[in-house]
Amino acid sequence: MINFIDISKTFTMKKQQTNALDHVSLQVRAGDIFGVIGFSGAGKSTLLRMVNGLETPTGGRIEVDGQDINTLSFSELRQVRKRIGMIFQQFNLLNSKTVYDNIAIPLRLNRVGEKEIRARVSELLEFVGLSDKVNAYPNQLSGGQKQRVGIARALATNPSILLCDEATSALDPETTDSILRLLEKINRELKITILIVTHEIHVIQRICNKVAVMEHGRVIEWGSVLDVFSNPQQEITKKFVQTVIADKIPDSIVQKLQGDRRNYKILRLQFLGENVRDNVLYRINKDFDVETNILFASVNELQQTVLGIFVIQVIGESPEIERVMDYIRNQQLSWQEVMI
Ligand SMILES: Nc1ncnc2c1ncn2[C@@H]1O[C@H](COP(=O)(O)OP(=O)(O)OP(=O)(O)O)[C@@H](O)[C@H]1O
Repeated sequence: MINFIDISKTFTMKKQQTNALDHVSLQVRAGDIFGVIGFSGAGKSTLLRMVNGLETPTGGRIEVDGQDINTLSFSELRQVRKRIGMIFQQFNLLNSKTVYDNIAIPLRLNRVGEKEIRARVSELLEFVGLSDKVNAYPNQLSGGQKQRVGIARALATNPSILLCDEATSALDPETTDSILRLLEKINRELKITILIVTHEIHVIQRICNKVAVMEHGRVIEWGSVLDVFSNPQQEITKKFVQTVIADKIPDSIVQKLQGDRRNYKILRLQFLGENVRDNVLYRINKDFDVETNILFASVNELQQTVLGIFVIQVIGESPEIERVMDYIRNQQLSWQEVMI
């Protein structure tokens, strides 16, 4: 649906060049809620703005539904933009216009008749849960309500793609959650593909099915949220993921272990969904002559799949611990020995 093919973008300001994007290739499929995460300056907004032609690449090309965005005439680009809505961190509403007029803007630009506009605005306000605010002005609304107006305006022309540029970064956690639920509803009920850029990993964890991690203008890792979160490869991805999926042994326990003179190994076991049929921890205790001690455990839900992480201390004679490790190797789970 959206195909970024080897995209580069260099900005030149006062003879100084910034490589905002460096050979980025990504595919967003119809139905995805695709999240792009990275620190400030990674190039996320520049990438997003390529989709509706607000930025043009200095190298590579971008296709939306098979059409190369940068070869379109002005009127063709206008047609494509009708199919792409966009929402922003600072909402970008016109403060001198009412909620009704803000939502009507794209419809008026497309010369829709006033009667049809009235029906469409009322339908959109009902969808975003703001029917009672039709005559309010933006400065009479909370941040979450302003973003709902921004969303209604973005949906006015019945787009098939919604671009979200840090859409929840200015909101408190509870309001963020309600906006994320609304975005999920938009994806599910209106079948709209969503591309989100954010620096907040919980936004990705909460609603995305795909994720790309950006650093210094490059995509350093991308794939399904389940794959990337359960097995992050790059250091920066690990850092992001660790903030929502804790897997570190607490310091106080590490200190205690350092004083433990018994023979032991520490193993990190990761269970994903229904993959593991054996009750592994039970079997280790029952079938082997070792003692186990759970040092740390966390259970997280990702994409309706459960990801469980257990860090265990296995205490016993070395050959018996080796037998435990052989047993674990034969299970469908990812594991590793942890050194402290
Ligand atoms: N119009 C512009 N002119 C010059 N440099 C720009 C322009 N837009 C972006 N940049 C530079 O390109 C780089 C990437 O910026 P971009 O806004 O895409 O990053 P980002 O990951 O979205 O960060 P943030 O979350 O802070 O917006 C930055 O170094 C930025 O200063």
